Amino acid sequence: MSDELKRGLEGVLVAESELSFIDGDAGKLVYRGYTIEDLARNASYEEVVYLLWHGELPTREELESFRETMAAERELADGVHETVRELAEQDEDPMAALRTIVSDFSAYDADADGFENVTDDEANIRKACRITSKIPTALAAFQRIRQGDDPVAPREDLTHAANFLYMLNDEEPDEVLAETFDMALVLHADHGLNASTFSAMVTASTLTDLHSAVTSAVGTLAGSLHGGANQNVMRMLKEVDEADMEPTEWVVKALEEGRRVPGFGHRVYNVKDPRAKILGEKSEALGEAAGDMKWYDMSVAIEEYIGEEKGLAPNVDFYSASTYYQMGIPVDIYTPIFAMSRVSGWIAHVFEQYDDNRLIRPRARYIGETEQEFVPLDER
Ligand SMILES: CC(=O)SCCNC(=O)CCNC(=O)[C@H](O)C(C)(C)COP(=O)(O)OP(=O)(O)OC[C@H]1O[C@@H](n2cnc3c(N)ncnc32)[C@H](O)[C@@H]1OP(=O)(O)O
Ligand SMILES: O=C([O-])CC(=O)C(=O)O
Repeated sequence: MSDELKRGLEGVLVAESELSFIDGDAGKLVYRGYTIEDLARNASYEEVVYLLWHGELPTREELESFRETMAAERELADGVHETVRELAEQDEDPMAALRTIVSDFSAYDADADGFENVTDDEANIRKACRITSKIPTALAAFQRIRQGDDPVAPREDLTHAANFLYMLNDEEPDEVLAETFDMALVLHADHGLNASTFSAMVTASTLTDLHSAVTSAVGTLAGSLHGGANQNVMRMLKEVDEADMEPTEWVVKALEEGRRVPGFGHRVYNVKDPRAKILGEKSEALGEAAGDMKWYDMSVAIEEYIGEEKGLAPNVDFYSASTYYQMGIPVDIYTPIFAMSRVSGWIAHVFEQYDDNRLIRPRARYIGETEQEFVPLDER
């Protein structure tokens, strides 16, 4: 047994996976052998979900049937609607709300069987379709209720991406918005053993159910060092704008105070994240279309400064922020939108875990007291 301590498990190999490959020095990301650039430009989110769960890209017929199955699962049970309404009326944080909502899905899932038969492949695919299809409906309803509007029922004729924007805004998105959002979902779908995926795997490794694994993952994604960074990026950009300061001023101050700059740095990439490149192009294109380059220009200035001063490059969260903002999406649902996409990757890794399971249980080096004499309560 090795006694070498690996803080944060950096570089530790704990599993074999066929899902995504990352070359952190070359800035390369691949899902099942396909580059992220090819998938982002040519495949829909539904195609990518199929690829992750079934191992290969679907044929046209397979995709059509998968889309129909997914779309048919968009409606929420009345009980889930009630939970969503209650959380929205309590003004719960959207990620905290999503954590509760995903857990609540299991109460109305015909295949949820307590903690029995958790590795039944066919039941798990049905649960996976339901969880993935219902998250956008619940999130859009949550957003609309808390802003004082009625929820909008899902439509089966729209894509996963377009249907979410339709339910959020009560208006069908134009082609540019639907395609941009679909591409953002593709880019966020999987990323090796990131913290939330690992958390889903640890949970699944006890042979508990898929709802528990996804609920763990939602809670893990919410933190500011992980998925929570995308909303913090936008808060930083807005603060810079409102205070009418130079974008670098905010960063200089943050670094002087020893704070992290959201959207920069990554455990695996030593160069610019390939997804940040694609999202940066989207942010720029949206700025050009609106005739307002403010958010993109501010982001580029920050990227250049941190690159020169700290040698840090943007991660996926940096340019998704200004992209979503220019699409009119409320800032505090950026992280739930990340979850809406990453759920496909979480589930794919849980399937791999179930297929070759061993309980995940590392250990800590004990550095506490060893020879204490017990003192009865009354004598302490
Ligand atoms: C989808 C995702 O989860 S992508 C990541 C999203 N998170 C963020 O954007 C939050 C900001 N980034 C960070 O905090 C980090 O880069 C992480 C958490 C992503 C990666 O952390 P780790 O791999 O553990 O790197 P670690 O924390 O050891 O940082 C290494 C060095 O870079 C510095 N550093 C890393 N990221 C940043 C940052 N964003 N701002 C300022 N300094 C940073 C650290 O201070 C540290 O410097 P030091 O060695 O002088 O102390
Ligand atoms: O991989 C990671 O550590 C963080 C993550 O989820 C991503 O970059 O998409």
